Amino acid sequence: MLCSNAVRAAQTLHPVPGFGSDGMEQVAQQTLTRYTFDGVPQRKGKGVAIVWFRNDLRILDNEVLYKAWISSEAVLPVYCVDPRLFGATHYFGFPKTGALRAQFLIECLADLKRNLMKRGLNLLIQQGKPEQILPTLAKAYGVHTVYAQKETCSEELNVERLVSKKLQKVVLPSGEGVSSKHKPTNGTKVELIWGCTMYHIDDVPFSCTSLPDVYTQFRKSVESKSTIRSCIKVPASLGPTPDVKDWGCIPEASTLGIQSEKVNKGMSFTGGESAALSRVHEYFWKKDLLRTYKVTRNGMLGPDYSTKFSPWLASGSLSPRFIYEEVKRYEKQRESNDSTYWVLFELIWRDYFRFLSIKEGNSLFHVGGPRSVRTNWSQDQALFDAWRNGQTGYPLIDANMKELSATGFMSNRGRQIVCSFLVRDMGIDWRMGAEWFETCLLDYDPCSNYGNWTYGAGVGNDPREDRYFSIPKQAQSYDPDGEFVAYWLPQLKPLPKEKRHYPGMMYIKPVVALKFGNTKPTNSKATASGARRGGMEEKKWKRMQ
Ligand SMILES: Cc1cc2nc3c(=O)[nH]c(=O)nc-3n(C[C@H](O)[C@H](O)[C@H](O)COP(=O)(O)OP(=O)(O)OC[C@H]3O[C@@H](n4cnc5c(N)ncnc54)[C@H](O)[C@@H]3O)c2cc1C
Repeated sequence: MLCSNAVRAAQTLHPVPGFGSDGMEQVAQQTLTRYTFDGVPQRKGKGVAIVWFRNDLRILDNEVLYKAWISSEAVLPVYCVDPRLFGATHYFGFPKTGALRAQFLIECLADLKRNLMKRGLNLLIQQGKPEQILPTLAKAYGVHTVYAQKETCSEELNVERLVSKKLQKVVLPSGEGVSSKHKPTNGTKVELIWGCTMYHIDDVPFSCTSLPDVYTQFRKSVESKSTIRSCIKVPASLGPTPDVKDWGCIPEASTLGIQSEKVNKGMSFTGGESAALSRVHEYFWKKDLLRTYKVTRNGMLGPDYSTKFSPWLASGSLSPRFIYEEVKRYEKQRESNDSTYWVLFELIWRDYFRFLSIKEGNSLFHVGGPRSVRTNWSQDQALFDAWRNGQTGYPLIDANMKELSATGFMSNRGRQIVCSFLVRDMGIDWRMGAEWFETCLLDYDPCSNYGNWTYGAGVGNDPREDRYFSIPKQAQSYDPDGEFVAYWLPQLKPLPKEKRHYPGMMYIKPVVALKFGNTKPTNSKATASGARRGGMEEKKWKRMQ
């Protein structure tokens, strides 16, 4: 275990190439200061409140933290290292959290602890199930309410239910922690607060059960009828905190049953709010990349073609409303264009999948998806292993899968391509791919992951069932010089650029033949010419085989 000294723990974080780790701390503190109350708001509450941190590992725009603070005399921040997060995935038994995401989480906790300490609090870290830890703490510290962020998927909802049930039974010894006037009569309450989306659930113009099946309809409605709430500011000092003897330790990968891994190629992310705020500053202000996001966002190589905010959004180290406010500040101070808007457009996708998870419930995880589609999927282990290990014989697939294993990240373009290849060219059960992503992705989020996979597999509530991504066409459009594949498959580097996607005998023999169907142009001219170009590439590919 690492010593609970958060400062020392934070120093063990590895640097983040391309993410401007120089001055990261300074940028983060300046931003947090901007989002601090000018005066000191009046606290209205009594007694002790627990902040149960889940996927909201931040201070800026954390309504859970604010509500707990304002409605108590003392706040006890708690994180439970739940062993279920380090178990196995539901159907196929892969590790539920891979080594790189575990490391990212450890860094998030170290950073959160340090930032809380700067505001007069600390973070109590215990290993175990929240439904066991929280009632014990509630009893020991006379806690009247546990505040936490509301989740939407079944595993998380189940934990919420268990916690609520156990907390109801907490009997506080009289005189402990809370004055008798405020002593709860029916155990400790749980207050669950919405906090993960850009549009607040109470502000969207539908109930989640009547959410439109089509994204565009959802987007147009929220854009015209809803507004985005301002970020919640927090006071400079959040203390006091109860007198805790043992604040616990930041876990090490080995104590989570995970073999620690280091990223030594490609992008390396640092977990935590400080790194997140630093990345926003770098992407928007320092490198001025927001100006061109829409043009670059389909890239695959390097840190700057897209924002790379997703790992921090998924862990809750970054608030989508903060990104919104930064986009608006940028538009006011520098430029407003298609690119500045497009970041928000993508964040609305993220919101959509979150709301969809409420509407669709567990069908999102079932083989037939929300539309209950019957398909004869294969679960051929050898083919699946070739896919996940990056040994399919198709450089574009293999390079993307190697990037995923080595870094915990893959571009959006790459994700769509490997998803299409697995389900449409290999015919493999999409849930195997989704669960492998669940293991590996730093930004794993059940709603976005299973939402996108059900779309890709044609079992989501998507009007376009035919999402086939032709590899030759994708290679030509998004990696025309083969730089991405040569980066991840260095044996292809000596080849002339035009041969890197068609290496023939010098590379692995393809494990399956590509299905070139379904690439017919639809109605637009652009798509038609793209498909023709793709068709030519496909012929070239066949000749070279
Ligand atoms: C098969 C598949 C699985 C995916 N699994 C996940 C996942 O587990 N977690 C996750 O956050 N994203 C997932 N995505 C969506 C998307 O690929 C990533 O959000 C994006 O690549 C992250 O990189 P970025 O932050 O640079 O994105 P940017 O292009 O910079 O976009 C900005 C933000 O918008 C949001 N966003 C963009 N595209 C999507 C999308 N299609 N769906 C939902 N949100 C989006 C993300 O929060 C992202 O950080 C998946 C996509 C596919 C095709």
